Amino acid sequence: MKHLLVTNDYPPKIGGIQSLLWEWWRRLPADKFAVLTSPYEGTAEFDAGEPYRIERTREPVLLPHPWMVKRINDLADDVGADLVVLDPAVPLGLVGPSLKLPYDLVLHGAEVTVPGRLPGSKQALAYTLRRARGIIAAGSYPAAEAEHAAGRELPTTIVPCGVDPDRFTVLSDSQRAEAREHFGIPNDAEVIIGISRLVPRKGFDTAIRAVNRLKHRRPDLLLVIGGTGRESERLQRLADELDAPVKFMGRIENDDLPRFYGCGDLYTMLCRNRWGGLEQEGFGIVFIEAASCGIPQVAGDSGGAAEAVAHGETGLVISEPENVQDVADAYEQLLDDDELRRSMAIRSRERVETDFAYDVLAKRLGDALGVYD
Ligand SMILES: Nc1nc2c(ncn2[C@@H]2O[C@H](COP(=O)(O)OP(=O)(O)O[C@H]3O[C@H](CO)[C@@H](O)[C@H](O)[C@@H]3O)[C@@H](O)[C@H]2O)c(=O)[nH]1
Repeated sequence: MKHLLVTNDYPPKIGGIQSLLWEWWRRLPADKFAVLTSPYEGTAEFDAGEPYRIERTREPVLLPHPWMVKRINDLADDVGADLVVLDPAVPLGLVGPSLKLPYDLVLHGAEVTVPGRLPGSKQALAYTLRRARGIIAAGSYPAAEAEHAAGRELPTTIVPCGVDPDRFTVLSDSQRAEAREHFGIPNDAEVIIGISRLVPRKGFDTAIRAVNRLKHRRPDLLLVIGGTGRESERLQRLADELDAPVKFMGRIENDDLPRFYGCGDLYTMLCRNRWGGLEQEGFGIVFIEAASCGIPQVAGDSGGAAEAVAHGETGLVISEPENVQDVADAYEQLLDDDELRRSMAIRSRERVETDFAYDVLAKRLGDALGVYD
């Protein structure tokens, strides 16, 4: 079977959903699908480097207009597709019931949680979900949210976020020392790495307050935060006001990402629910990237994060992620116990290889979309 993927979120645009879709789709046979997506800076160069067909719309965002239905129908005809795959379910996916071909929906989290809990949009989402041929859910959390919104069971395949274990590898002691030197991190520091888009949900304010609470007892402790976002300035101000042991790195180059994780003794992101649960963490690809590098993770319990981090096995999941003392205790528990960190590092890596390697996940996606039929 051949399909057309229609999405607003595709590289070279940066972000969790963009990189997830690319990591999944680039592993499928190139002659079994085409992509329709929005334009972005640098697309010509990116598209030329991909072995499958990519079409870009002229308008910056794909929305569920009648002419979008026509555009999708025409392109699906042109590529000889049997199926259309829509991402996200709302608003773009609402075109699904009007298409000529059957359609699947890709679900990540927020796009089903929010409309699924608001009257009005809930009905439109439920209708779109019920009419879909299949659902590809990036974790059990969006799968459960979708069934809640649809009011019944759905034909769902769960394909969680993953990682390339050959790219995100465990560093040797000497490689770690080199990496720390490269990023200007003292080699004898106790390092907690945090990297993500810097938005309120990711909870880096709590991480800053927690290391601040520990700084007198642990003079070598350093929280190193990578990434950018609308919280950047507020977080820097908070760290300055507290005089907390925090180093901000800004955006990390893609090629540098694995060795940035590898600088850490721990990885942390204290993701939390906002707006009464309307905003939650979809999954937390960053926890799996850290796990692949053999770095134990300290997460906040929000959305799918407890699926990404196996509590007590690969790290710790904090049930009240805004509780600074709980977070500080978790950091200390792991930093004080070399043996526990070592066993978590080994378990993290094993779990990545069996459950979260993109090659394993792409095969599951391909089976669900019938590309090998
Ligand atoms: N190179 C680079 N990559 C970065 C940087 N900051 C973040 N990233 C990368 O961006 C990706 C996702 O980052 P997050 O900030 O954690 O996630 P998100 O954009 O909110 O993604 C959403 O969708 C994901 C996929 O379904 C979910 O896993 C995630 O929970 C969330 O819902 C990860 O691969 C992370 O390494 C940076 O400075 N540099």
